[in-house]
Formats: sequence, structure tokens, C-alpha cells
Amino acid sequence: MPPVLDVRNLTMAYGSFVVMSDLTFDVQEGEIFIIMGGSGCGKSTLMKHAIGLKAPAEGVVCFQGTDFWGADEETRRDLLRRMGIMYQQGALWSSMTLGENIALPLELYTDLESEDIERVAALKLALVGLRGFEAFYPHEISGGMRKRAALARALALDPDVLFFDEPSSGLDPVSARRLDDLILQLRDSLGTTVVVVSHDLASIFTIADRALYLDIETRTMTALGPPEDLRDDPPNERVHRFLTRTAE
Ligand SMILES: Nc1ncnc2c1ncn2[C@@H]1O[C@H](COP(=O)(O)OP(=O)(O)OP(=O)(O)O)[C@@H](O)[C@H]1O
Repeated sequence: MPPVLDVRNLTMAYGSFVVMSDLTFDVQEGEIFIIMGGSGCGKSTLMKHAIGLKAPAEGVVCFQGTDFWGADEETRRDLLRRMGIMYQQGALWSSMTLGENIALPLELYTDLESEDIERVAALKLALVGLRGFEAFYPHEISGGMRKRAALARALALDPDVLFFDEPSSGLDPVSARRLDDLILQLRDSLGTTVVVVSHDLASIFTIADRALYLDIETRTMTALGPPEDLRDDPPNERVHRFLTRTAE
């Protein structure tokens, strides 16, 4: 079984501005993998490479054994359908109910009948603890519930991998921990691989199997491993400082 994500010698750049170079790592099936690092180091940019939104300046990004950018258009579309993505703001359609938000990808990408779509939407909402909230609009529920609804939408097409950009941003600590528990629960029950961009230490230590540290000074990765190991035996001073911050 090839790794879910296999990144080899990746250089990421916007025009002539090189954000990071020499990134080599993989993400294994069923793993919760965190991309961490200080503000502006390139976490979201790496996420964009992983989900096929941005092409490498150099190097290769393979998804389930297929070189994404070397593949034809149809293969790429097929790979994209296997990814569930939750962006920082949750980004639900505000004029649609939660049920309609989740139904949308099902209408676009499946041949399901409308009653089945409704049933699947209700099921996905139940999976994230929002049973019975189909008719609510995003503005009628709390921030934590909106994030969970966005997660239900990301789960609509039964993805092999879930990608999250800063899932706990804007949430109070209790809602953030609840989202962490949900991520762990989904991985354990569905076996979904999870890739998360985060600088939230509580979240990193709670959910990550392994974490990758992007170092803004050297513009490359300087640590990869279970976060507890990196904290207890840090490979360099900046990783040590990052993982032992007392305040966010
Ligand atoms: N579209 C763009 N064009 C040019 N430069 C960009 C673009 N997007 C991001 N950058 C730059 O690339 C670098 C990495 O940005 P990125 O958003 O990936 O970092 P980040 O680690 O996710 O930051 P944060 O934690 O603040 O969200 C930054 O210097 C940023 O200014």
C-alpha cells in the first residue's frame, strides 16, 4: 500500500519567492499528521500543494501512489474526489441550511436520488453531533457547531483523507477540544487519514501521531516525528521553543 501522501524534494514558491525547499515526508494511511510552525512559515502553502491547488516549483507530490501534477485531468479529478477539505473559516454557504450545505457536493458528484441525499446529509450531521440540525442556517448555530457542520460537509463524499487548515482557530478552548475529540473519533471509527495545519499546542499533543515542523529561518523542515518525542528530545532550539510555549 503506497503512503496516502508522498512528498519528495518539494520546493514551494510564489514566483521568485521561495517559501520552503527540500521537503520530503509521507503520510501513512490512518495517521493523524500535523503540519506545524510559526506564523507565515508556509503551512497553508504546503496544504495547497497537498490538495492539488498549487503545483510544486520543484519536486513531486504523490497522492495514493499517483504523481498528482504528472497525472491527466481525469485522474486528478478522481484524486480530488477522495479528499475532504475543511478550510480555516469553515466556509459554509450562509444562504443554505446545514442540510443543503452537505447535500451540495452529493448533488454535484453522485447520482443519488434526492431522498437518499437527504438521508446521507442527516447521517453526516449526526456523525459530528448535529443530529436534527438539518434545517438550521449557519448563522443560527455557534462557531463550534459551524466547524462541525463544515466537517460533516467535508465528509459528504466519504473521503479517504481529511485536510484541515487550523481547525481550532476562532474557537474557545472547550469547543476546540471537542473538535479534537471528534477528529480522533472519526479517524478511529472510519479509518480516515487526517492532515491538519495547526499551531495549537493542546491540539498537537492531543491528536497528532506525527508532526512536521516548518522552520521559517532555514526555510525547510527541521523536525518530523511524534510531538512528545520532539518535545522531550528536540532536534534544535526553535522546535524546543515552539513545543514548550506556555501561552499561545
Ligand atoms: N498568494 C500568495 N502570493 C505571494 N505570497 C504568498 C501568497 N500566499 C502566501 N504567501 C507568502 O508565503 C509565505 C507562507 O504563507 P502561508 O500562508 O503558507 O504561511 P502559514 O504558515 O500558513 O501562515 P499563518 O500561520 O500565518 O496562517 C508568507 O510569507 C506569505 O506572505
